[in-house]
Amino acid sequence: MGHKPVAHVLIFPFPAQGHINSMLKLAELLCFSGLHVTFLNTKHYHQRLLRFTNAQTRFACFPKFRFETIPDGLPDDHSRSVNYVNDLITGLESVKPAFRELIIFSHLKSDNRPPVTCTILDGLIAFFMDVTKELGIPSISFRTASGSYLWSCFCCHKLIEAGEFPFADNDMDKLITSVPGMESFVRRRDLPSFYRAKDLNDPFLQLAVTQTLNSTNASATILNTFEDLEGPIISQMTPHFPKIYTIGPLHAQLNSRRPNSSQTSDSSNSLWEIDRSCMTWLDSQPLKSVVYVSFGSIASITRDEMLEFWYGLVNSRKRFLWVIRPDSVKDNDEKSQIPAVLTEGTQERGYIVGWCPQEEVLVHPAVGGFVTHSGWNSTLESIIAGLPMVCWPHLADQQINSRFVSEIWKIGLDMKDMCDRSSVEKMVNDLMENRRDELEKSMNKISQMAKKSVTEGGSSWCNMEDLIEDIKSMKLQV
Ligand SMILES: O=c1ccn([C@@H]2O[C@H](COP(=O)(O)OP(=O)(O)O[C@H]3O[C@H](CO)[C@@H](O)[C@H](O)[C@H]3O)[C@@H](O)[C@H]2O)c(=O)[nH]1
Ligand SMILES: C[C@H]1CC[C@@H]2C(C(=O)O)=CO[C@@H](O)[C@@H]21
Repeated sequence: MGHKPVAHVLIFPFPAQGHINSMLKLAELLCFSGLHVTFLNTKHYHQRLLRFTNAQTRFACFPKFRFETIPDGLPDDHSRSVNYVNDLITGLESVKPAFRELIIFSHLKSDNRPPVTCTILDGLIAFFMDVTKELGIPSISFRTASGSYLWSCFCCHKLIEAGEFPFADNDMDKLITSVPGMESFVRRRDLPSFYRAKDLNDPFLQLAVTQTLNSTNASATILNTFEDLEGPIISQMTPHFPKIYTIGPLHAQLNSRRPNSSQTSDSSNSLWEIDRSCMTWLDSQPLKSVVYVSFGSIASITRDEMLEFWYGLVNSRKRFLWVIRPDSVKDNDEKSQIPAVLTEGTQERGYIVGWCPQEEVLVHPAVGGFVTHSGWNSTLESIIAGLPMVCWPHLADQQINSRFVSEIWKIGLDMKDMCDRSSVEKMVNDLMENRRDELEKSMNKISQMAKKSVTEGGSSWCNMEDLIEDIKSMKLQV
């Protein structure tokens, strides 16, 4: 009888905030169970993580944890914006040899780490499985977006066969019938954004669909979701995917398992400098009076869209906290004047920051609603905070997430494909006043289920235990 190898997991996210965030939370959860964990970040994003967070000191208490870095194959002056997704992927593909070396030699470094026995790869870069397969190391795929998104990517060939994609005309309200489980409520406009492409070679479509199919060859799939939320869709996926572990919401599972759960305020994985002054501003606002507005880390808006949102917020006469990332406004000419009515309205009732401690903001008693781009982390954070949403989706999974939020879970309103000041004003007023009670009622139910899933005995809690046991028993396939 041979010795069981000591389990050592290497985790590798796609280099972007929404991905690094949830995968680093998973890393911390695995550290609690005593596994050896290596977290691999691209150099560019690792520098930003170290610059803007306390991640290094936070993980220092886990002697079996290591950060490692790898180049991203891009020149230093590249913007690394996902608008250049082909560059990002070509760059990453070019570092496969470095990835291979890192895995082979990780245990030969001076710190006596055991060899890597399992990798958890972001499902969007499942192509790194060429390397892990060659080395006989089992790979688990972790797609950081919603299950519904993953399923709608998987069904791309069904849509093509049924003649539903590419869209034959401009009727964006036509129902889509070839994604099982979504027949009665998903319209063309609710499919992931790249289904709007006229060309099957669209780079986003190619990447999302190819990597989804590719990731079904992994040993298992991890999803940051929970059974009570996406159970019906996960059941559709089960026959086509390897074992699926639903272990989310990860940020809540982490808080629930942290030995000292009061120390949550210092656990950001932000890649921008956090402006905490907004917390002081929130402290002086009345209960549930503030609408929090943020479009995540990738979305960029035009100056016109920004102005329409701004007018809508000011005209709603609600208080607002708005995150405008420094790099998020396209064609912004600093010299052009902002109308006085907006600056005055903001001075009176609003506060604008470049980046905030979102998890803390969402649970602040002064916050009563969230205007969001429907990124998956934001959606889950809003659910845990029990905050109804207005969804203004931008790209990828956000279009389908917002449909589930509004039509299935009924915890928010969907304003996709609209961006005029009167719609913003109406949506904000519906969120904060007119439809508040009905939205809060369904949100409270889902929020309770989410919290239950990550407490001892809950579905995501138990799936996490399963995942850890399965990782411990994984064998190298050599
Ligand atoms: O001022 C801010 C704004 C955001 N956040 C955090 O940043 C994360 C944002 O993640 P998410 O809501 O998922 O949005 P993106 O950053 O846009 O995430 C990308 O990755 C997600 C996971 O794959 C996808 O669901 C999104 O569509 C995709 O855009 C969240 O944890 C927020 O708490 C902050 O800490 N401060
Ligand atoms: C680069 C963006 C396009 C799709 C990606 C994604 C995915 O998992 O497919 C999720 O959100 C975005 O960060 C990615």
